[in-house]
Amino acid sequence: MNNPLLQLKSASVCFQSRTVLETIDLTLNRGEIVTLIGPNGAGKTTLVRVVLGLLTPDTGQRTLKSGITIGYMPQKLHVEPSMPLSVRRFLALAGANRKNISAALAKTGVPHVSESPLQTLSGGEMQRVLLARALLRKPDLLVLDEPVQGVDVNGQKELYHLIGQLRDETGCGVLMVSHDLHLVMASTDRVICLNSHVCCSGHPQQVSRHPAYLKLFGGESEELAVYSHHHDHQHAACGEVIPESSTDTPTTEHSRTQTHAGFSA
Ligand SMILES: Nc1ncnc2c1ncn2[C@@H]1O[C@H](COP(=O)(O)OP(=O)(O)OP(=O)(O)O)[C@@H](O)[C@H]1O
Repeated sequence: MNNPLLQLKSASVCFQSRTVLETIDLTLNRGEIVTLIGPNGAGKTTLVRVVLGLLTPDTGQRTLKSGITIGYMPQKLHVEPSMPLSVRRFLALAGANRKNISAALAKTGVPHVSESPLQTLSGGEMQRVLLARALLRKPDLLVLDEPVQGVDVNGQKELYHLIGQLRDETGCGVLMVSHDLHLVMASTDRVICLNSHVCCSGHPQQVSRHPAYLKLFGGESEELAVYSHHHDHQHAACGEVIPESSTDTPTTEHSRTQTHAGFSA
């Protein structure tokens, strides 16, 4: 795709002479969901900080398309328990007016929490409020650092679905960090597998079978990310299921020994 929203070229970051990010090339395009996965300490948050412009790489280049806005959803927000702050006031601090705040909360599915104190929100509600805050900037690029942290499995699916919907509606680009391999596989256009350097990247299905990915995530990836099943039947040309024992009826190419690899969601 031409004219990317953001590009990193050969970006490296060292902390106390330890290389945490090594010659990273990254392109983020409008309308595309890119997910960054990698083990603890792989440099995901550091890369997010470089993307956001909060950290300048020691070598390499970051190029941001001119005039674009980035919306950021942090991993989590620490709220001082004694601070009386409603969701609406919290979002107003980002400079939004009442109407836009209500619209953003409706869009992220939590209009009912607008007057609730921040401290009383559930994990899933908090994530949706943080997403609403990121959306209030009307971002061209949405950066989400572990957006489903602390959310139950059904809530995670809903949040990933919502992120996809927002991308569809606004056409923004999305970069997100996730540890949730199985859920992410079904919710992303491109996966980047990071372990200081980019181990592999591409379409989720390609990445899930890449030796570098399998080496990093091993059995977990097989259990969580990929499901495969063997068919115990054939299909007649009309689509009718034919049990394994019947062999005389003409069938489609969909053979009983075919193995399907897919992604559980
Ligand atoms: N400001 C810093 N000074 C020194 N070392 C740092 C700094 N920030 C991060 N690191 C180190 O860089 C490495 C990568 O950290 P980073 O937070 O980017 O990893 P991560 O992939 O996001 O990890 P996790 O999945 O555990 O959140 C870690 O070893 C971390 O200790």
